[in-house]
Amino acid sequence: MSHAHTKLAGLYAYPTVIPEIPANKDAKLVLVTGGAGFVGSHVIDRLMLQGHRVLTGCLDNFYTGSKRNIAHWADHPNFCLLSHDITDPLLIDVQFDRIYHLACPASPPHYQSDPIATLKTAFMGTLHMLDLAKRTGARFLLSSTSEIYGDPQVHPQPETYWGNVNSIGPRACYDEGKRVSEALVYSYTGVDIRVARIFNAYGPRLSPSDGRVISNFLTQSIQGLPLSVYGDGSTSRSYQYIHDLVDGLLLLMESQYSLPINIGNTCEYNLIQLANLVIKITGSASDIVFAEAPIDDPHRRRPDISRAKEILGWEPKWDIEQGIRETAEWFRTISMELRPEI
Ligand SMILES: O=c1ccn([C@@H]2O[C@H](COP(=O)(O)OP(=O)(O)O[C@H]3OC[C@@H](O)[C@H](O)[C@H]3O)[C@@H](O)[C@H]2O)c(=O)[nH]1
Repeated sequence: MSHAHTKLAGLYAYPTVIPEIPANKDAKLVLVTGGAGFVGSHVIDRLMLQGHRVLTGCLDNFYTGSKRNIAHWADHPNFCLLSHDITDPLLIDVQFDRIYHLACPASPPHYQSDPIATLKTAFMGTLHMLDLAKRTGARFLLSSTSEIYGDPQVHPQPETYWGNVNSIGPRACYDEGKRVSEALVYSYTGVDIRVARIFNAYGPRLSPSDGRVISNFLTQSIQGLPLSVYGDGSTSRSYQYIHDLVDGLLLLMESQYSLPINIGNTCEYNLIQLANLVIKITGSASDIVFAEAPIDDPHRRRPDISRAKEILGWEPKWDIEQGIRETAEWFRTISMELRPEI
């Protein structure tokens, strides 16, 4: 599919007005944990637009998600929102076909702000959702992460790489947490499982206070503030647009493959390149300022996606300029809406 006709069209649209949803004779009953979050809300959009029935659980306080991310579905008969903390068992008598287990804070400042809550979500949350999958016979997809590779000594990272993680560092609650989630999934018996190792993702609905680099750079450049580059600017990541990620997650769920699969973009950018790209795309007059690098910040990261290509026939379709342009449009809209009345 070309970039031109995926651009904010059809299933890739960010729905503000809900279109007529065609009847789906293969409609599934799907639970999405973390549905108000950045990734979860986009997965819900896609499933709803395909005519599936979706139940999603979110915390009462929408810890790192936002009600507005799913508000457009609130009155739809195929949609149900449940207030639930997955660190408690979910005892409901519903026969789910699929469970997308996406609940977990994912931004380093967020997941480090309450490391015990992050670890509890990774361990107890995943265990409870596996229990639910077993009770209901649902297929279960775990959203794992590229962070399980730690500060990688193998580059790019294939799924067979075991990683280089500091088990006592400030990132451990998340990277070791997700490693435990994977261990749980592969130790558990009687559930049909899928595991996606998600590399850095961005797009509309990232919160301006998310703290991850694309959110920070866009917020700063739109406000004309200097872009905060941590370290000397040589640290690299490979950034995927949210619609590519959702494509990959849905294909993986419906595949017959149970080992982990990397879902990410292979175009790698260092922080200076990324900052300059954001400045160029937003037409900003912002400069760059350098700040200390976070402890244990992985120095580079790029997925080997041979497995996703071969097994799922998946590869990213969106280039970073197009993705950042659309994300910037969304950040501009948000910043206008949040602006106090003059
Ligand atoms: O304002 C900022 C924020 C971040 N950064 C740097 O940008 C790079 C990327 O940082 P991010 O916080 O966006 O994301 P990280 O790669 O560190 O972690 C992410 O990895 C993959 C996912 O599973 C998670 O979403 C998250 O843990 C890091 O080198 C970070 O130090 C900046 O230079 N400036």
